[in-house]
Amino acid sequence: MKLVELTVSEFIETLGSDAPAPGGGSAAALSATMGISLTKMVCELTIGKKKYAEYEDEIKLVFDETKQLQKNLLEAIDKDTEAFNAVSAVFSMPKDTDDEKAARRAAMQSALEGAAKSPLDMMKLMLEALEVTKRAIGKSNTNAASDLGVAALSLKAGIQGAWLNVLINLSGIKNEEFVASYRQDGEALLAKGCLLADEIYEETLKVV
Ligand SMILES: Nc1nc(=O)c2c([nH]1)NC[C@@H]1CN(c3ccc(C(=O)N[C@@H](CCC(=O)O)C(=O)O)cc3)C=[N+]21
Repeated sequence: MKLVELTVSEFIETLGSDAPAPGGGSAAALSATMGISLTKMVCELTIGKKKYAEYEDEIKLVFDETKQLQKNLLEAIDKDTEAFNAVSAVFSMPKDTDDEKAARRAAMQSALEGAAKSPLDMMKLMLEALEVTKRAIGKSNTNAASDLGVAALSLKAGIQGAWLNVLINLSGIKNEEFVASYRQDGEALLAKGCLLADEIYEETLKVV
């Protein structure tokens, strides 16, 4: 059963249980999915309204992007649990002989790389989602201005949370080039994302 098919109560129950997954990576993706959904909602509440006719074209473009990002971020919830499950699975591999130890080490490196890729991929989507959310500011239904602020905060929690998951996996990866490249990409995504989220939050405070 996919995580995204659970009811909210069931998901929360599983998340809070001692089951190894879902973990923080899936929770970060869920937070971001809520964020982009709020941006999409604000677009829905704007399109077709006379008061915002001058922004209609731009908000329709933003709306189309929120639809795709919502889909991709929703998928990231299950993808991350699959990526982390692959790491957990390596723990049960045998380690009695030298061959077994070598196979286990190689499998662990490959699983950790997958578990680092999942949250880095999410961060790219989260930054796009923040960029898209920013475009809706000042051009969308003012009754829902606070929702764009909540969108930014949920996306910020997502991008910061995803980064922590990249980092914890990088700490076990021996391929130095892989680690350096992920660190560089992740730090850039994080810096841009946090700046945008803070700007959106500050803009929101001025209009609520
Ligand atoms: N892409 C990604 N997504 C994550 O969600 C993610 C991640 N990477 N990297 C690491 C962190 C940490 N995290 C844990 C979840 C459960 C246990 C857990 O249940 N541990 C049990 C034993 C688990 C076992 O033996 O299989 C224990 O410590 O007793 C541990 C760690 C998820 N994370």
